[in-house]
Amino acid sequence: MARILNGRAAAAAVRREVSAEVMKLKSRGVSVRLDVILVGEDPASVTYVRNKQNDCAEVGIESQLHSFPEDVPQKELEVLVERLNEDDAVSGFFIQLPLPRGLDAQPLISRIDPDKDVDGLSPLSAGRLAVGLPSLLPCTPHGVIQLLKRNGIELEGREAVVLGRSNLVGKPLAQLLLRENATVTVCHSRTQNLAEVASRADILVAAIGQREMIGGDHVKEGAVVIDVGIHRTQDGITGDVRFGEVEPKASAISPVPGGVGPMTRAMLLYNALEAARR
Ligand SMILES: NC(=O)C1=CN([C@@H]2O[C@H](COP(=O)(O)OP(=O)(O)OC[C@H]3O[C@@H](n4cnc5c(N)ncnc54)[C@H](OP(=O)(O)O)[C@@H]3O)[C@@H](O)[C@H]2O)C=CC1
Ligand SMILES: Nc1nc(=O)c2c([nH]1)NC[C@@H]1CN(c3ccc(C(=O)N[C@@H](CCC(=O)O)C(=O)O)cc3)C=[N+]21
Ligand SMILES: [Mg+2]
Repeated sequence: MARILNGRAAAAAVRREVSAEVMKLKSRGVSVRLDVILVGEDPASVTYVRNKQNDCAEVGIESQLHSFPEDVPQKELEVLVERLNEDDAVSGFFIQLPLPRGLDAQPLISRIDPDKDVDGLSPLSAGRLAVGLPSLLPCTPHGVIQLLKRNGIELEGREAVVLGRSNLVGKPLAQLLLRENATVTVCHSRTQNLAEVASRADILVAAIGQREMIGGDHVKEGAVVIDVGIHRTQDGITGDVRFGEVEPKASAISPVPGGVGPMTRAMLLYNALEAARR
């Protein structure tokens, strides 16, 4: 029987903390504003963006949406990024991903001022993280660390195995776990004997984008299991982990939904606050 790591509760605590700090800034005449760039009408992206804007309103962060048709020229988005970089009223901003086909996210993300990069995805932000300089942290990896810490889970000296090496999740999460003094192994699609490597983990994080691929064979008795995966199915959303099979072996496990997803959203608000302080 595993303890359930409740991301909704931890996210609510983060939002309360952010809200209190936003009020303090406001009383000193500093407002916090998070702008969002949304291109096209992908239903999942539209929903995410609406949720993020509602989150902002709840904690007193202003938010402005910049939305574009899917055939917007790349150049127009480049110009907008430059304008938001320069605009002192904007604390931070992000580009909702993925962008529609024909648009290239990387050159846009690379242009974002690292002090406004609330997604923490620009090469400058990633570089700052890698060398240990202060930076805005990518929301999902930071959310994972906060979910662990707020549940009293010790990281120092423990074996952490990260499944996935994307720039959005796996790679920055490995950096954050290193910073917490965990011993970190990163696996990917070319890893041999995935189940064997994963079974060494005291802390196992699944971020592979493969629906319910991780089962009991991948998990050591007593491990802490974090499921980052999000897969939409006919009966709601599910993760990268076969919850029913893994939960009995784990000492603690994050559910999907209600685990990492709400933490990701909360850490975006935290970053907007951090950006406003910069
Ligand atoms: N809860 C949340 O807030 C968020 C959830 N997500 C979800 O997390 C998951 C991962 O997202 P993201 O990192 O963007 O995904 P990507 O598809 O960008 O990366 C997936 C990673 O997993 C590896 N991988 C894929 N298949 C296997 C396999 N069979 N065995 C081992 N490794 C494998 C890939 O390896 P290789 O590099 O070799 O291709 C890659 O490194 C998705 O389900 C996504 O929806 C994402 C962001 C936020
Ligand atoms: N620039 C950018 N930054 C991102 O951080 C980013 C992005 N683009 N594109 C998409 C992915 C995915 N992502 C999630 C955010 C919240 C939930 C979330 O709130 N999940 C809820 C359920 C939500 C639902 O039911 O749909 C949960 O897991 O409980 C999930 C996934 C952020 N991403
Ligand atoms: Mg994120």
